Amino acid sequence: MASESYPPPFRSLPDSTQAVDLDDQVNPVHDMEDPIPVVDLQSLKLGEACEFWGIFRLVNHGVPPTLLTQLRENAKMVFFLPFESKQNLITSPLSYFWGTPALTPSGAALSTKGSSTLQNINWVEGLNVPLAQLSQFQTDNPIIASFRLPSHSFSWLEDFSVCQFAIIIIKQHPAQQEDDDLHCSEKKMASESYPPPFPSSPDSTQAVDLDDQVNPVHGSEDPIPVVDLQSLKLGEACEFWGIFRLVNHGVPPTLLTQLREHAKNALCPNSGTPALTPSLAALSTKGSSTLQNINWVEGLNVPLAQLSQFQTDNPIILLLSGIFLFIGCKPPAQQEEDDLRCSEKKMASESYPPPFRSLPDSTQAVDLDDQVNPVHDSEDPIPVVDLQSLKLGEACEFWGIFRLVNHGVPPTLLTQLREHAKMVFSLPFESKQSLITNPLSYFWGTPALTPSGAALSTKGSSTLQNINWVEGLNVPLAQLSFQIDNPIIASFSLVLEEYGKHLARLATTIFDAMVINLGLDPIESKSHLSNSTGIVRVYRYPPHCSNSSSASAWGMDVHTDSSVLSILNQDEVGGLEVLKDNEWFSVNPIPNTLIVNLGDMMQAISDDKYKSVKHRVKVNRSKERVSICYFVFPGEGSVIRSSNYKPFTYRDFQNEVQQDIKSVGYKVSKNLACCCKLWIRGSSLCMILPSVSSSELEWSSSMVVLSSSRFRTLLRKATRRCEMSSLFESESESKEMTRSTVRMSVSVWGASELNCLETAR
Ligand SMILES: O=C(O)CCC(=O)C(=O)O
Ligand SMILES: [Fe+2]
Repeated sequence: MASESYPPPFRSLPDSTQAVDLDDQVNPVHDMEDPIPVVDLQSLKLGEACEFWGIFRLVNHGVPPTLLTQLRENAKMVFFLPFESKQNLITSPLSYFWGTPALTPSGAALSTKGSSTLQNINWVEGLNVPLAQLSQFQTDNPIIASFRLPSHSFSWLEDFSVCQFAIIIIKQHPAQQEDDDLHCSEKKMASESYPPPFPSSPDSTQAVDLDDQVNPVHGSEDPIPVVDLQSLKLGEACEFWGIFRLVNHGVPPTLLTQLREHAKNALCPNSGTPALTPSLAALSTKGSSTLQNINWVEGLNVPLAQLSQFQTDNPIILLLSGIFLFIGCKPPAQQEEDDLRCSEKKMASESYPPPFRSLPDSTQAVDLDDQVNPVHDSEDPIPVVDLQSLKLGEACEFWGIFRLVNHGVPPTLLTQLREHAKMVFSLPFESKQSLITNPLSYFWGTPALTPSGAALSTKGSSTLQNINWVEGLNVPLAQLSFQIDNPIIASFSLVLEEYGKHLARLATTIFDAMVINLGLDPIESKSHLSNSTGIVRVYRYPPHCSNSSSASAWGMDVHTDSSVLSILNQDEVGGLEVLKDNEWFSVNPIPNTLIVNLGDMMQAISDDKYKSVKHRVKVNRSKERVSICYFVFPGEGSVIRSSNYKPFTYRDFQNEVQQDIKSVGYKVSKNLACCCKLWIRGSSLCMILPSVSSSELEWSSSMVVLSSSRFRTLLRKATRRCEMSSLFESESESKEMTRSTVRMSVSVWGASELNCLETAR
């Protein structure tokens, strides 16, 4: 499979055990240690390296390590495309070449000489990227597009996207060659961000650290006492040292790194140090006129308590202040608590909505549901779809869900977004309620939202009955450019905005493929998916387990999505389950894959050929789970026409769903069309549901009797697009209606619904 992406002559991979590298025997290569001279961009002593080697290893270059890795990862993704795709997709001003690295000025490979044999070709393929023309480059291919702009982690640099960043770095080459004095130009660039007295730093080779000779410093090993926050044995360290290294502190490593990286960006070359407000005033550069008596340092002062009032338009500072604000929000009271473990749990749980805070001991938990409805989770059964080939017919018809690979969303963006979400969720509950305001909204206990994004009701919030074990943010992407005051939320929304762009691209690509697959009219179908309707819901499912004394809780009850498409980015905890052929399957977390599930609108658009998959989320007993779901809908006013449904708009549908939720408490499913027999017995309507599966509700073929008003409500909901009028006509005509058959859909939403029905034999 991997080799399909190679140019044809490269595909016959010789057996490496038999390979003999003749060249190595003739010209032995030294590779024991690294002999390449090292040049520090800050001191730029490169004379020797240039004279004697012509090559050097550059350190302290200021290009963020994540950018270096990301660029290589993205490159791997591009190279992994099928050979033919690379030839077709990588077009002017970019060019794709292989077999020879020599290029004509236009970027085309000189010739792939010897491509018919393996003689004389270089074992290489490549892309030529003239940076100055990059902005003209148009591509519909998402992988190539994201390679062109692997900018997510730097999106907060806004007018300073990574592609420009890369250009700046790489463009230094011609400048260097033209410039006689390399030292000068580069040093100048690096030092422009320093306070004026710093650039004229003395040549470090001549520097003698006198102080080191007078007061030698022990540096060979680490003598600093280590204190574990869990045991807090700190007496000795405090008495004899007054300093210690804290371990097990619970501050996520990614936060520590992220903060340092953002700090570098706020202070680094090129970004400049933007003007700061008084609350973040730079320390005074005393003695700035001479080099005497100043400390060789610059810094930011951040009074955490005042940070929430801080306003800035600069995205770098915004992101940095968001992280500081997050740190400042952490309750500091741990040491006072008797039981540290308990206090940690308490601290973590203070961010949960109150009913979620009593964390039952997971060891005693028995998952009753698992015993009743076994879930297949031994291997991953979910069909896999590659965005490059998009063979999705079968997955959409039989599953209504698939795992998307080769999607082109940078893995770091997927992770970063979840990490950022965790930061937001770990704010105190009250802060989330007050800080997350229009256009964003915060909800918990129920994922059902009104059009404004507010949770419909936190039904049952006084008890643990019937609430979903979830809290979330609703993010209407089109409104994200609105001013968001709080820096934590604002910096999160910057990352979300970048993510939203990627997901809109994916949704369009997938939808277009579906339209072709279904043989639908591409022009008419265009309005059935509108990226401007995209919303993101960010969820956190606190840990929970059902035991004998508490009701079992779902992270999210069984449901279908109302969207056209939903695309899920889940963390490593897992819990999503999908129903197929009346059996539940776990959707295992597999890093860097996205889960695409089809919603009700897609089912209607496809005239029931594709499935709006039923799914639910199980909460984990000991770990909280974070997932991020992107939903996209038909455009405003777009009418969906198909033979199984009377024409309707998404707004019509949404109104009905809202009504269902208000009157029945849940969305009434429309997607199980089946034949149903019904008659009246006494004052009740009876019906036989021959084709409803046993595992869904175990009422297959059973006779369900319910009061006629209740039945009417359900039936009206279920049959609104079918033969509702004829049904009710015949009902009023004859109380003796016997075994008339109607076409209807049946709602199957789990035990809570069954409770409203009386089952009779
Ligand atoms: O969190 C998940 O895994 C699924 C969320 C979901 O089903 C939804 O938002 O509709
Ligand atoms: Fe869903």
